[in-house]
Amino acid sequence: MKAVECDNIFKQFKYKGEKIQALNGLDLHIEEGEMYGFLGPNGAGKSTTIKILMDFIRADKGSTKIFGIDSKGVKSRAKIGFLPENPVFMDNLTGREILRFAGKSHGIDSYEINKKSKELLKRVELTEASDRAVRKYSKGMIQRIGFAAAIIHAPELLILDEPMSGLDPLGRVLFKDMLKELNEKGTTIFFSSHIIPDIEDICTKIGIIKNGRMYNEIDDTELKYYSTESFRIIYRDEGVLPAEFKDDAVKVSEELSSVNVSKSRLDLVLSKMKEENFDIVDIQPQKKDLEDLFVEISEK
Ligand SMILES: Nc1ncnc2c1ncn2[C@@H]1O[C@H](COP(=O)(O)OP(=O)(O)OP(=O)(O)O)[C@@H](O)[C@H]1O
Repeated sequence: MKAVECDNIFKQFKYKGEKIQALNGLDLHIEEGEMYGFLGPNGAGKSTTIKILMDFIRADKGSTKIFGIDSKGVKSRAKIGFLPENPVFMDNLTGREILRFAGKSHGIDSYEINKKSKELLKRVELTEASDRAVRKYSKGMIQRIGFAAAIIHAPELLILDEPMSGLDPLGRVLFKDMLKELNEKGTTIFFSSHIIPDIEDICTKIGIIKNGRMYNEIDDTELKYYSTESFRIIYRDEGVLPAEFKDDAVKVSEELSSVNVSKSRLDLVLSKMKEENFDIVDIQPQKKDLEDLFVEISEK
């Protein structure tokens, strides 16, 4: 089943008499169990898409479904956990009270809330600050308590808008680990981010949005290939390489050597090496940074 389906979404805003086409026929499909990263330049339409899925705003045209249910209906949100880009809480509440409130609003009983809160506060490293009013929390601490509140009811789909933007490097590692754990237990995760290494590290699929349309979708195997400029062929060094690439060979160990070849020459080089009975030990993609790919896409 699809966890998220957006078909041909259009959304226009009007601002000071000007029309802004935020979404322009967006299609987005996320399979159950996926960890989907939503990547796009500033103003591409990521937050608008998320707001439509959460029914904070309505699309002008198109259909949006969550687990097959129209996202305009309240029922569609029963299985969702949501963390907005800038979570806002009543600032006199403590971290623990925020979790209690979130748990109650999902119909969890007090015993379970207490148990879950204790676990989550520990996990997001807020145990010591749990009885402090959140107005005294830093941006990263707000993000952490917001994250805990978003998952207290064990949602089947977790939607996060720029979840790691206010976090320090250790906080990002913690979030990524928690996202991975949740995903391994079956939670579908959909998050937007600007931080490319974070997306690259953990996502099973990446959707790149530009000018309100899906520009490209890359799954993890494609991602490897798509961003690969060259390959490193490692072979047992027993013969003499064909003349055209023998100068590029580098000794790796006593027995092994390697040669780097561009993507376009890979097939040719491999067939020549096979012809000459080379023992090929490994072929490693030499990845081009996703950052470069993103810049390339943004500039097109
Ligand atoms: N309430 C609004 N009124 C007017 N224009 C808006 C409104 N919300 C969004 N927009 C415009 O719609 C476009 C898409 O905005 P959106 O916030 O969805 O982009 P984004 O991809 O989330 O960007 P960022 O990465 O910078 O957060 C932008 O041009 C933005 O200025």
